[in-house]
Amino acid sequence: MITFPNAKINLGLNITEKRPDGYHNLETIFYPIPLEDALEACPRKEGPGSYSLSQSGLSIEGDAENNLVVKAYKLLDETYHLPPVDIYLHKHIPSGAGLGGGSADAAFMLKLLNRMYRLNLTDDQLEAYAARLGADCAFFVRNQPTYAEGIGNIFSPVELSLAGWQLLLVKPNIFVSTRDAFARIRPRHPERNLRDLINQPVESWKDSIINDFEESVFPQFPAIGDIKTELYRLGAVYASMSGSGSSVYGLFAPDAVLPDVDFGTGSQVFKLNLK
Ligand SMILES: C[C@](O)(CO)[C@H](O)COP(=O)(O)OP(=O)(O)OC[C@H]1O[C@@H](n2ccc(N)nc2=O)[C@H](O)[C@@H]1O
Ligand SMILES: Nc1ncnc2c1ncn2[C@@H]1O[C@H](COP(=O)(O)OP(=O)(O)OP(=O)(O)O)[C@@H](O)[C@H]1O
Repeated sequence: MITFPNAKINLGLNITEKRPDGYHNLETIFYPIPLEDALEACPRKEGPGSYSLSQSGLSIEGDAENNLVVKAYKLLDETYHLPPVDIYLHKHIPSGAGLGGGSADAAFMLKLLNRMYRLNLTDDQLEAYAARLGADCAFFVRNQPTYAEGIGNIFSPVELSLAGWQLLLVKPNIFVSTRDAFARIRPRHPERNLRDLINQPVESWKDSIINDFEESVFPQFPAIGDIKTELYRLGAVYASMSGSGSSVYGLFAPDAVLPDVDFGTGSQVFKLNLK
């Protein structure tokens, strides 16, 4: 069985407080984007162990047992004693980009195993499993535009469609550690709620919706801030870093002609049509 885990962007991100457990409460809107990995699981034919993982495409740091798709398999295997599987992961979503690629793989693996072995888990149950694998994994279970609070795991749906809008997404050759990015933030509550701001026209977002990580990440990596400036110069209606970086996106109007751009060696540029 094959599935195509997609990335997300954050539309606005307010880090509101540090919690006693070291994590941070935040407010953000997750929006799914059509940038995808490919993930396949097949009944295991031969060989030792209960799983194998074959990877292609972009390389991922760490051993197979630390891959989130394997962690997802092991998590369900604890309760459901699943048959052995061969897993194939083709990585296309850049890591360390704030695009949630690892989280998407984890959630899609749970959904795939649920279908493949007819576990009959509900979306609520899948979300509870996903939340154990990473702060924003659970979003990818329903994979709909979502307002998230808590550590990024308490959800309410938002009435928001960017269908037809175009996304120019840039991943510079810079790795931002999510943990370090959080450690550099001074949390604060925003004056206006993101849920209200997002209902205003996209044209107003430039002056009202911010990603708090930009304040700490741009001074550390000025090249990331320069990309945002350039996207506005090229005509983006709204531009922002996604998550804790390092990717930056520009939203362009449906009728805009996206320019061909190059942000230097090792950087990647994606042109996507939002749904
Ligand atoms: C910044 C976002 O991309 C926004 O969408 C996400 O909140 C990050 O989620 P994620 O990559 O799934 O994060 P995790 O892998 O669970 O956590 C990485 C590290 O970030 C810090 N962390 C993460 C989420 C959170 N709400 N508060 C935190 O302080 C913790 O130090 C944690 O050890
Ligand atoms: N299947 C996977 N795909 C990508 N990374 C994985 C995977 N499994 C484990 N990881 C580990 O997770 C780390 C973060 O990967 P991810 O793709 O979620 O990036 P991110 O940009 O930090 O996303 P986020 O928006 O959640 O901050 C990687 O550096 C890698 O070591």
